[in-house]
Amino acid sequence: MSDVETMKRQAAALALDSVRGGMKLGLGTGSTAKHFVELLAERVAEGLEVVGVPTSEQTRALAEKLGVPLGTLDEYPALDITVDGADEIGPGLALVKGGGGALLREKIVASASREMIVIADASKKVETLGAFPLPIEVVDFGLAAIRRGIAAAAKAAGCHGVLTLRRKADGHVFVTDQGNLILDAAFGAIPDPAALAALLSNVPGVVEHGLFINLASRVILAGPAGATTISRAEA
Ligand SMILES: O=C(CO)[C@H](O)[C@H](O)COP(=O)(O)O
Repeated sequence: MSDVETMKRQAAALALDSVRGGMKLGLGTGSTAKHFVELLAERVAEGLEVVGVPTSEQTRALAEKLGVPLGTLDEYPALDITVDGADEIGPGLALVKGGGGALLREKIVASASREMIVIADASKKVETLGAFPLPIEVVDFGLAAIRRGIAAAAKAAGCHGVLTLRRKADGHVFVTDQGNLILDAAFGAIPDPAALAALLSNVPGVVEHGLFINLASRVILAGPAGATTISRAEA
């Protein structure tokens, strides 16, 4: 395993320490969340009783394969903990998420959870959000008008940048688990993430965006010297 994968697994292992029998867990998406699902599955095999609610079809398939009992948010609308990765972690534990295209379900599941624990390698911690292009999930109608709406909202929040329609490696347009499209917004820097989040949410055609404000309660960051936990109160 590479150094960075070892760090991600270490963060995932620490998050597992917060899991207790009987909990209902949101299961995140991405390479770091995958480590958590794998470690959780080991504990389930040893007798830990939990129910997981996956944030993507990809995570559902992994958890099913590994024998983690699954449920839906309709069955369990109030979850104990969601454990998920992030693309960037900024001041106040504001996040950019959606690099894996699962931001909509990830935000719904995190919002339904008493606690969201973010697990990441230390490279994800930044002073200012925005170097990672912000994923914005949009409907498949009126894309040119939606782009204009996003650009106007971004400008009002002091952000400028190219919006790129996400495509898969084979060139086909990327379609989310909810059947929507993703525009990746290369803003470079987001001076006021909360303001941008509010403005983007008001653009007709925007289903969701990857700014997670006041959702993460703790971040477990693993670096070469070990892992540290940062709570929102101290971030
Ligand atoms: O938001 C996400 C998926 O939509 C992921 O959590 C994010 O992209 C981080 O992924 P990784 O752990 O592979 O770096």
